[in-house]
Amino acid sequence: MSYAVKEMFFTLQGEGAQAGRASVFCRFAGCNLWSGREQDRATAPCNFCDTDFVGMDGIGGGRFATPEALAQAVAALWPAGAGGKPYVVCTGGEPLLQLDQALVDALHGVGFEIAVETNGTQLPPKGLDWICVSPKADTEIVLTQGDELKLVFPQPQALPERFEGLNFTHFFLQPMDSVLRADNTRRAVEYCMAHPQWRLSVQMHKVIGIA
Ligand SMILES: C[S@@+](CC[C@H](N)C(=O)[O-])C[C@H]1O[C@@H](n2cnc3c(N)ncnc32)[C@H](O)[C@@H]1O
Ligand SMILES: Nc1nc2[nH]cc(C(=O)O)c2c(=O)[nH]1
Ligand code: SF4
Ligand SMILES: [Mg+2]
Repeated sequence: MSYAVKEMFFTLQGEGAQAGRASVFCRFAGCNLWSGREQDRATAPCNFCDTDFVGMDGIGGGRFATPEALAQAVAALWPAGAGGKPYVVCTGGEPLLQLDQALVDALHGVGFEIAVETNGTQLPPKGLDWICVSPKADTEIVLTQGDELKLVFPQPQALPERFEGLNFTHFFLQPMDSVLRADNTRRAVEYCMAHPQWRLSVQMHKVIGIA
C-alpha cells in the first residue's frame, strides 16, 4: 500500500519520557477521531487537537508508493555521521491507520528505532520500539499496553483513574493546550503531586519554540 504523509521533519521529541531526544517526525495524514476540519471539531470524538494533519502539503510531505521509499525519506533526515540510535516518531493524525508491518520492517531495515504516538483505538503491527497511547474521552482504547500512557488533561469524561491500572511503564498527564493552558497546567501539577504514579509532560517544543 502507499502512505499519505502530511509532513516530515527533524527535531527533538517534546513530550513524555523521551522528551529531549533527537527524532525524525513522520506525521501521517488523516485521523479516525476528527476530520481535521474546523466545522467538524465541536462534534468530533476528539475536539482539542493541536495539529494540522490534513493533506500532504507540509514540509517533507507527500505520497510514498512503497515502504522502502518512505523509509529512505525518513533516513535522509537523520544527520550524516551523527552518533546515537536513529529514532523516528510516527504520529499524525492517527499513524496506526497506515503504519503496517512492511513499513516497520523497512524502517528497521534503515537502522531506526520506531516510536508511535497513537490514540489507542487501533492495534499496532509487531515490533514497535516505543508505544505512546493517548486516550480520548468517548472512545474505547483497544491498545491497553505499551511504554507510556500520556493523557491530555483535563478531560472530564476520561479521568486518570480509568487508566492507572493499565500495563504501561510510564504515566503522564499533559496539560491541554487551549486558552486555558495555564489553568490546565496548574491542575495537572496538583494532580501529579497528589497521585505520584503520574508525572507531568510539558510540551517542551512549544515552550522553547521548535517544531
Ligand atoms: C496530534 S496527536 C497525534 C497522534 C495520535 N492521533 C494521538 O492522539 O495520540 C499527538 C499528541 O498530541 C496530543 N495533543 C493533541 N492535542 C493536544 C492539545 N491541545 N494539548 C495537549 N496535547 C495535545 C495528543 O493527545 C497526542 O499525545
Ligand atoms: N517536538 C515535537 N514533539 C512532539 N511530540 C509529539 C508530537 C506530535 O505532534 O505527535 C510532537 C511535535 O509535533 N513536536
Ligand atoms: S486523535 Fe490525535 S490526531 Fe486525531 S484529532 Fe485527536 S489528537 Fe488529533
Ligand atoms: Mg504536536
